[in-house]
Amino acid sequence: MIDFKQVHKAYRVGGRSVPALQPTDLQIDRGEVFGIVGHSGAGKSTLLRLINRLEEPSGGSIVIDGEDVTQLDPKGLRAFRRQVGMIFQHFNLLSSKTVADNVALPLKLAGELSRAEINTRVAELLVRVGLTEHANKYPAQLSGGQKQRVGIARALSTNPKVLLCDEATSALDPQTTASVLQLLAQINRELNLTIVLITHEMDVVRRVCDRVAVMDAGVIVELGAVTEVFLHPQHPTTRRFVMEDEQIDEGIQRDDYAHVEGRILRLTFTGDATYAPLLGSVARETGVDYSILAGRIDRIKDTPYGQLTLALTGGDIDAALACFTRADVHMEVLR
Ligand SMILES: Nc1ncnc2c1ncn2[C@@H]1O[C@H](COP(=O)(O)OP(=O)(O)OP(=O)(O)O)[C@@H](O)[C@H]1O
Repeated sequence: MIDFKQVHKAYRVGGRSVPALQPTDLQIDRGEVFGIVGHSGAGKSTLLRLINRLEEPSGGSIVIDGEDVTQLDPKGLRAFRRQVGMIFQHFNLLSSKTVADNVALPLKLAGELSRAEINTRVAELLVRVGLTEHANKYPAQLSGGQKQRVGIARALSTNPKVLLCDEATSALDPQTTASVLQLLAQINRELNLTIVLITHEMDVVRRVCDRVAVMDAGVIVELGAVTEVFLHPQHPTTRRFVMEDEQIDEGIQRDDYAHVEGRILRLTFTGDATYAPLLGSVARETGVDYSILAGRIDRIKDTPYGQLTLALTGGDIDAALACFTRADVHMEVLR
């Protein structure tokens, strides 16, 4: 669907070249929700804006649905941009236009539908985002979440194949964030729309994304299914993101570990294994005692998972480790 081949980008600043994206290969599949996470300056916006050519690449090719979009002339580019909707952190609505007129704007600019057809389409879109009653209000009369819903309806108006989300929930409170992410997930399911979102919050990735790329200094340092990347992060940048998300303080963690004896391990349960009463049976079978140093039960998109950090003492620890290895659980020995 979206295919980056050796795409790179450097900005020119005062005669100097500032690299923002190192040569990158990336494939995003049709119908997936693809997250790009990274700290400020990592190159997320640059990568996202290359997809609809709001930024011009310094080199490489970007093929979308079989078409090399780096080769488009201005007319081709205008037509292509109608197939790629975009929503923004600060919504970018026109304050002098009503909700309905904001949503209608791209359709009016495209000039392909009659006024009656545009009205019908706008009404459908407002139902989809739950804003029918607010059609005649102005943006200033709406909450942040409602403004973003207008942004989403506007982005969907031209029936795009791809929706780009630029920190779309960063200006919203946690509850509103959850409802906007739910709406994006529903749109993805119902329209099979490919969604690419950038964020600096792992929690956003956890809630809606299928796959995620982690960026650091213009490079994708880790890429994979969200469950894999979350539960078994490999790169130090990814590990830091996951620890931040789980609100783990490395110093406190070290202190906790120093206070306990024996082996320390982390068990990760996914799917149905999350609910299995494994610990008690292993303790009974092998005579080990365990203390729980940290624990969490949560969901990654629709997959439940549990993660426990344990200290094992007494009994037959090797036999306990063997039991965990045989069980439907991922085990990491931390000490
Ligand atoms: N228009 C520009 N001109 C010059 N340098 C730029 C421009 N846009 C971005 N950069 C630089 O490119 C690098 C990547 O920036 P980018 O905005 O893509 O990162 P980001 O991960 O999206 O960060 P943020 O979350 O802060 O938006 C940074 O060093 C930034 O300063």
